[in-house]
Amino acid sequence: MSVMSKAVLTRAASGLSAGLRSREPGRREWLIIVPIVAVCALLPLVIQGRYEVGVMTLILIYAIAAYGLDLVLGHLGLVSVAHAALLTVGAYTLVILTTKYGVGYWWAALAGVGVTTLAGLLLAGITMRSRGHYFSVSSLAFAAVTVVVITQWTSLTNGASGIYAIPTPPGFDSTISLFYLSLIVLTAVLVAMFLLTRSTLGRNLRAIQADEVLAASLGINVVATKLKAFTVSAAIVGLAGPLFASWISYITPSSASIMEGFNLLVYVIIGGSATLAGPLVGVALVVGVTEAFRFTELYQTLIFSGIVFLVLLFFRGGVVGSVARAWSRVAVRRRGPEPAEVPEVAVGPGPVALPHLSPADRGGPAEPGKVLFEARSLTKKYGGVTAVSDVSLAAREGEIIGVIGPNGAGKSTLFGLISGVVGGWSGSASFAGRDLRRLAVHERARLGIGRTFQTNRLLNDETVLQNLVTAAYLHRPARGSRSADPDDGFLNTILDLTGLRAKANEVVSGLSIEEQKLVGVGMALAVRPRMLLLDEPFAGLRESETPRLMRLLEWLRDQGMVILLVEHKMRVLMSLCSHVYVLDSGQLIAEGSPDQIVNDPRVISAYLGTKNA
Ligand SMILES: Nc1ncnc2c1ncn2[C@@H]1O[C@H](COP(=O)(O)OP(=O)(O)OP(=O)(O)O)[C@@H](O)[C@H]1O
Repeated sequence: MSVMSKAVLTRAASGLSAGLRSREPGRREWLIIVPIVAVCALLPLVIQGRYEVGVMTLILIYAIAAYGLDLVLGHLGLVSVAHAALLTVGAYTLVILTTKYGVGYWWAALAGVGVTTLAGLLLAGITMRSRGHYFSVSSLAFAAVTVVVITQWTSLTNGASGIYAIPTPPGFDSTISLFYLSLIVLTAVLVAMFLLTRSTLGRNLRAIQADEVLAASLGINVVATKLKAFTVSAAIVGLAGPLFASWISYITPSSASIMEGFNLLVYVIIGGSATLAGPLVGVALVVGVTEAFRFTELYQTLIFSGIVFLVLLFFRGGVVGSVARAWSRVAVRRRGPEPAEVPEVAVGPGPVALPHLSPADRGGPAEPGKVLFEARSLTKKYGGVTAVSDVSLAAREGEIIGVIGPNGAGKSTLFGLISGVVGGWSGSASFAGRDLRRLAVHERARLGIGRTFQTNRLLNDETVLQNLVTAAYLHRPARGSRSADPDDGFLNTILDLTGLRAKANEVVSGLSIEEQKLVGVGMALAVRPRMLLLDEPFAGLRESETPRLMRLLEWLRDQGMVILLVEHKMRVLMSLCSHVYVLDSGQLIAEGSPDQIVNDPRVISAYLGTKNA
């Protein structure tokens, strides 16, 4: 094979593999939509016949709903069986408005989308604070209630008898024209899904799905983002509702059943959730094959179950997800890992290229010596254990402050209280003049409190660069800008500061623990904090990496940043910190300069005596 054809092949392979993924697809990967739509558009020319075109139309309509579902399933990890009920709400709205009130079709369809969106908003409002199976059970209840309401509200819905003679969209009354109308809507949905996965909302959803605590500490409003996603998801399903009503021409409450909701879930999982082609492929596969065996109900059910078992056994990640992974492996083997997308910048030996990180960007210029953070009598109890007991501390701009103590002393809990991750405490705490008690985790991050975690909390399935882009969420360009990305200079600065440039396009889960630590520090910096809480950042770092991080922290301090540092490496901590607090069993047993601390008999007895300081 010639070099040229090899290059073309590998490029095609990588493009296809990436195009099948909707997780942070590349800029040009919308191109995958072209063959999908082209194949769909040509199908009625190959597979003719009213019944067959009807089935293909149903596949397109279900696919629209499946993409709506995938927004919450694939991008938030929420298993909803309420989406068939939402689809039915949209369908009934159209049907009732057109057949009972004589409203024009398009207005009624618009109302169908609106009512479905409102129903989704209602469901989301009730359930968004619940997770995992609690959410699933709530969605189940929503589906059940929808069936009951439609069945019992006979004056409006005709109850269990359903409604006949549903109108078709004006100008689209033939089977084939309804097919192409559905395809137009599906194309719009595909484009919207592509744009969404590349948007700030898409990145935030992935962060929330990976780790809600991490997402909040990056400044992402978790509840509001989920609410937004669920509402968009319902709106997409709402687009399918009126089409479904016109296609079926006779609608009953059973369309909203839990079983129908379960079927939608199956389509997405079989096709491959969180992939651009997955929901359509899933619907086509399951509906297409089961329709082919429509003549016998027994075999139809068996075939449906067979497809589910086969895919779950042999195609983990769904059909499209598995194909994408295989293509990816081929592409990487042929061409090696992708080069970093960010352009190189010249970073000199000093802080010449570093002003992007200056805390002066947050709340005005730093004033060294000014108290930025102050806490009094912080107390946190876990049942009978007092993790933090009556602790008071203050931090001034341009200081690195150490917090030390033996295991279980309460250091991480203290960080949790300050960053907002740990609630239910007493005492007072203020940051930049704001009372922290009233602020949620994401609000504290937005105010300028950044943090790392003792055990790495990262977006493990994403690259270093994608982690940083997500973390820089707060600093995305202003509304109206063409890009959702923070400026390259900012990301470059962080990559260079942390020494991660060469790893920029590597997936985080494949990095060493120390590299992951540095990603954590980079993400905390991407929040552009005025105060940085670092929980054992030097733990696991090689000797050669330690001076780099030390220099970085010193530079940040010189820019006026406050750094609270929990660290067991005493030499590092003592050389960096101007003031040290010592905790033991939740209590503050000493504070002072490093010299005072290393000579304090209480500290030696409680902690340093056991340390090779
Ligand atoms: N979620 C929790 N539920 C119950 N007890 C907890 C919880 N988190 C911490 N604790 C308890 O609070 C005390 C302080 O724990 P914390 O993790 O804050 O200590 P630490 O100083 O950070 O320890 P280490 O250096 O080992 O990380 C310990 O007794 C711990 O068992």
